[in-house]
Amino acid sequence: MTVTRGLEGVVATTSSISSIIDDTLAYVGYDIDDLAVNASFEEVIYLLWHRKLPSAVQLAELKKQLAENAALPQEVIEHFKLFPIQEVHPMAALRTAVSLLGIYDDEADLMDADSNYKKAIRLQAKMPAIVATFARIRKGLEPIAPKKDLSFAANFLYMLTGNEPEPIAEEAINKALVLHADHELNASTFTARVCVATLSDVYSGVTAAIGALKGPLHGGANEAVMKMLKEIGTLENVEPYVRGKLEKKEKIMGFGHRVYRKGDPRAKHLRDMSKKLTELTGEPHWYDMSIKIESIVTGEKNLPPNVDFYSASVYHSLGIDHDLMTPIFAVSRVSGWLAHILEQYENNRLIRPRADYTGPGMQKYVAIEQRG
Ligand SMILES: CC(=O)SCCNC(=O)CCNC(=O)[C@H](O)C(C)(C)COP(=O)(O)OP(=O)(O)OC[C@H]1O[C@@H](n2cnc3c(N)ncnc32)[C@H](O)[C@@H]1OP(=O)(O)O
Ligand SMILES: O=C([O-])CC(=O)C(=O)O
Repeated sequence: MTVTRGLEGVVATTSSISSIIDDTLAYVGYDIDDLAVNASFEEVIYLLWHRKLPSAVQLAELKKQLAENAALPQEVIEHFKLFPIQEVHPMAALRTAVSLLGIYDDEADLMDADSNYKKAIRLQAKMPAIVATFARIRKGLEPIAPKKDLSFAANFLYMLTGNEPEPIAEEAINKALVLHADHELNASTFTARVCVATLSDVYSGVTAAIGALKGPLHGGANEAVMKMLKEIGTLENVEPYVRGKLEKKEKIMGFGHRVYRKGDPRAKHLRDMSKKLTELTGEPHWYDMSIKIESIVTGEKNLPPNVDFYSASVYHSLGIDHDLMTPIFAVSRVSGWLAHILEQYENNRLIRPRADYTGPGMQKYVAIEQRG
């Protein structure tokens, strides 16, 4: 048996959702650079789920369905009040809340395509409310119901803060959601597909995916980047901090990627946004420090920044709590998870690879009183 550690380079499925070819990312053939500048997140959801951009009527219908399904069931809100809310990480709360939504959805186990699509709408629609409601309850604030006339991005910020966002904040969140929506067979998407390939339900697939995204080698890296920026503290500290870490062979969060070699095409959009927003908030040092970190890590290790690196200073500049950064990633990536889950159901086969056994050879059972 040949083992490929971490399944690097292994092609495990066909998919018509997103592609990474020669360091170019495309959703259904649309270059991410094009979508980042022009598309709304709602259009991207439609694109990933239907493999085509929506007409005006189709987009209006999707927005209506998302708006109608955006509020959380009261039962889920009540559960938040039972959590040890000051200690729990929002990713753990999100994972649990999605699982709870499955419990309160009496169609959770219906497996026909129409029911699964409707569940995808319900789940996508509710993700911002989960994150915002959790964030408010832990601050002792009342949850805010979504508004039907706001965009997906604006509604999220509205439910989080209680204020309709400035256009620049809405634009930044929309762009971040577009950039994070899908990424071929990344770890969390693969997890979702493995889960539902047993013909388990949509909620189980997304719950499993959230668990995979939470780790710092994957979606958890954006929060870890902000922690590092705070630890470094000043521009002068960047050089000794980063070189010290590299000498000790420690990883610099937000750098490197399993697939991209020359660079992550999403990073430049987030870099530009970071520059703009940190200047606006009067905290340009976060951007300046990030640029300096990038120049050292790229120079020393030839490792370019990934999507998580500049998203940290972008979200910080929008006043978002640092531990909500990975949940925002999930609010976006759930669109990709759901697209892959629906695609998996369409042409399903159980995903079950093999392991090359490295333990002891065959042994005889020894009664407990005779064991050394
Ligand atoms: C949305 C996303 O999931 S994007 C990724 C987010 N994760 C991070 O930013 C965490 C930091 N980055 C990493 O840990 C890695 O680059 C990963 C997990 C993203 C990709 O990992 P892999 O393809 O498995 O590469 P692997 O971890 O084996 O690293 C290969 C080599 O590059 C080095 N390397 C990789 N990433 C980094 C990094 N961020 N900082 C320093 N060195 C690094 C490793 O130490 C290793 O060096 P070695 O060959 O001398 O031992
Ligand atoms: O694809 C990966 O390995 C990680 C990921 O999700 C991304 O970069 O968006």
